[in-house]
Amino acid sequence: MNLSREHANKWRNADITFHPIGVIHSEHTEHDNTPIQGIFNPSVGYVEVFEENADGLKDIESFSHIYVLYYFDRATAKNLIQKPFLDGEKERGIFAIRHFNRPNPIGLSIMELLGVDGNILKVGGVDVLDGTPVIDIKPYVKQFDYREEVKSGWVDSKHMDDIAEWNCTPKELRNRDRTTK
Ligand SMILES: C[S@@+](CC[C@H](N)C(=O)[O-])C[C@H]1O[C@@H](n2cnc3c(N)ncnc32)[C@H](O)[C@@H]1O
Repeated sequence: MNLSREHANKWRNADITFHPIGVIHSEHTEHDNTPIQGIFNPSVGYVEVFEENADGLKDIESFSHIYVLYYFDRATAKNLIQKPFLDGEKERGIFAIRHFNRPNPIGLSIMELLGVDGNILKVGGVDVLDGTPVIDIKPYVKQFDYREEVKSGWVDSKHMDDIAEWNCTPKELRNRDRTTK
């Protein structure tokens, strides 16, 4: 494929600056005790949208789920190869896993929207440390976002379909190979 170099040359090594639109309040203060994905250990928290951005929440209450994008402000490295949680000792490419130590430390969580009170969103399924800055919020739209036939790479070989029923703490779920239960 003969791709033009123009766009790549323009953006390689460029700086992109975002300003947080809000902050997440959660019960999680330590990595080890924070869910590795919100679906495994449901916990409730709050997304405080700064008042100057609150107009952007108009109509959000009619959605049951939202995407919350945030900055992993307590990431400790920018790795291209990393061991994912749930896969024991096996190293994977960072773009094939969800670990927080990534070149651009951006997190993405689907959260259940439990309520809206002015500029405060009550949310479920929080896998985020308390005080994490929020970059963006988007509605989860079944008609846009749901796919019936999917492959989930290395995750497909893990026993995770019923993981939410195992009642494991986040700590117990971390760094374990799930090839067998
Ligand atoms: C595996 S990541 C998954 C996050 C998100 N669902 C995703 O896929 O991008 C979840 C872990 O990120 C870590 N984490 C949460 N908030 C963080 C923050 N503000 N800075 C650094 N790490 C954070 C916690 O250790 C948590 O268990």
